[in-house]
Amino acid sequence: MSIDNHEFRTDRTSGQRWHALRAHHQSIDGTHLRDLFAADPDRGTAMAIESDGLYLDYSKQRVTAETMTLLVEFAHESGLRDGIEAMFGGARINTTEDRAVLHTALRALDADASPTVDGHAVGEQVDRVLHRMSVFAQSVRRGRLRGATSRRIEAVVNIGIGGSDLGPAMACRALAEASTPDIDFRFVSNVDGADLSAALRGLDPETTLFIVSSKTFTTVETLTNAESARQWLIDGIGDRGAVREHFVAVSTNVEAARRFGIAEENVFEFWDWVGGRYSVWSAIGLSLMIAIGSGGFRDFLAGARSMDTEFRTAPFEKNLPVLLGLLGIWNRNLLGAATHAVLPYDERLALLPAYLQQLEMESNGKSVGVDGEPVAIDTAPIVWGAAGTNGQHAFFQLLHQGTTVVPCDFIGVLEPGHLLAGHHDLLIANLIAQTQALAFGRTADEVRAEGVAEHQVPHRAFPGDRPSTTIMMDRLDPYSLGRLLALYEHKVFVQGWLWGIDSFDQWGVELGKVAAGRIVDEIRAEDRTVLPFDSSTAAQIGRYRRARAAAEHDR
Ligand SMILES: O=P(O)(O)OC[C@H]1O[C@](O)(CO)[C@@H](O)[C@@H]1O
Repeated sequence: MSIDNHEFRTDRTSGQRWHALRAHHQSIDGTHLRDLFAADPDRGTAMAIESDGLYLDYSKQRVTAETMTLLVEFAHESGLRDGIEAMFGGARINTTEDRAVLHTALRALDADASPTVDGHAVGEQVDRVLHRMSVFAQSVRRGRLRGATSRRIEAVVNIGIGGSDLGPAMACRALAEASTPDIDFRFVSNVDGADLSAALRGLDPETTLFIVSSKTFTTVETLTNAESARQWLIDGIGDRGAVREHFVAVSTNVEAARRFGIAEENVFEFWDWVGGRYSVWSAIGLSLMIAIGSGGFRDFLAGARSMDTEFRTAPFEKNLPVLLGLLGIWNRNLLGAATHAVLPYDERLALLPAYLQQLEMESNGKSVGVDGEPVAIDTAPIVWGAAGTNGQHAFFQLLHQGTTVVPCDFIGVLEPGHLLAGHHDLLIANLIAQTQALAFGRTADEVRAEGVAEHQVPHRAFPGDRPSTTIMMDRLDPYSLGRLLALYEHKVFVQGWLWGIDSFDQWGVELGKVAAGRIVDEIRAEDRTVLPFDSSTAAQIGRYRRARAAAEHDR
């Protein structure tokens, strides 16, 4: 599918709608959320949308009905509808890598209707791998897959980093209740040996299965951890057959996995039209499938698929991902918010902020548009966050009274994931209370009326007018998690499209990788004395080398 080049132009801010939005912003600037709620008693329900188990309340954003109309018109003017169709249709919208972007095909149902890439029907490839994954996951769950000493698998260790770790790690934690209790799931990502050591602690090599997950199979952290895991296995049960029986790989680079020693029939494939941070739906989700079963995994895909359909078909004013994306644009580009907090009020979603950090910042942390020109307006904010209520006792002080306004997404789940009485009422009450306190604050007069000493009044007043969106899920199960993640994926798409950037490359990670390769060579080249680096880098390398030599000498 080809797409009109003008859709790819960087600067979407030269159009009429952008000018209208700016003028509108000036006209409502200074209108406090208190005033907006006072002006419309129904605002709390009028600016909320419910769809298939997800409730999105954006009434505590600093927007009016007119703001939303203008934002939607801006999206139309910018060709967002065509952009969405281009992605689903398999156009090579990842222009800097000349790739299609088809993570949505990983969860599509009708293989016959799926796009083709380079002459291959995407749906057929997806179905084939899904089937292989299901058979494998089943054999691990049922105890049919045996290790080299014929014992059943009791622990699965996923070795991967970035998108090859964050998705399955986050989802396995979120869905732990629905997971098989017979298998211990662990995730290793950091090249710091402490990570692998901790993950292996207490495990028995005879009953451990490693999944080496790497799209490229060249990522140094993953390969280093995989080599050390292999050594641990061989030290534990000897060489014969160990790697073959205890290692599988997930990769687009089958040949490299084979060179590592993983049998070709133990390599689960995916494709370069799946971005790393969009890959949890692919074989990268193998650990998740083993945890929740192939039925659970298919529910997870079905949840994402339902969000895909909504994204593609719902009018923009009622379209959850479009609304979330547009609110982000409003906060970032009109209100000037440089950061965005994600605050899941559910321990099961504790890893969601880290997952979304990669999704949003690696996708949209760009300053050059698809046309190669510098972008005209700011792109992705810094995304950060932590599970509530812990954050309330750490960084919420700044959210309420700091000089920086931080728009927040509060995410809650109506149904608790445990049976302990009383906790959930408190948790949800805290979530709602925080959104209320951020929006409305407390005026100096209100503080005074409570008899607070005058010198404390300015310290105990809260400005309010701090925007937040609340996303309330009916429950947290594979289907609803799929919906939630796809919601954020498409939000990122909306924003990337409107900013005119390529959301699907990540060139910004390359320079540091190359530099690390040179520095590690230098650190290990003991005989070389002239370091070809700047004085700071050279001094640090020298210092580390001396410490390393001293430690070796002491041993
Ligand atoms: O799956 P791979 O190829 O090992 O890459 C891991 C991660 O590294 C990156 O390429 C860059 O950090 C991510 O986009 C990716 O998810």
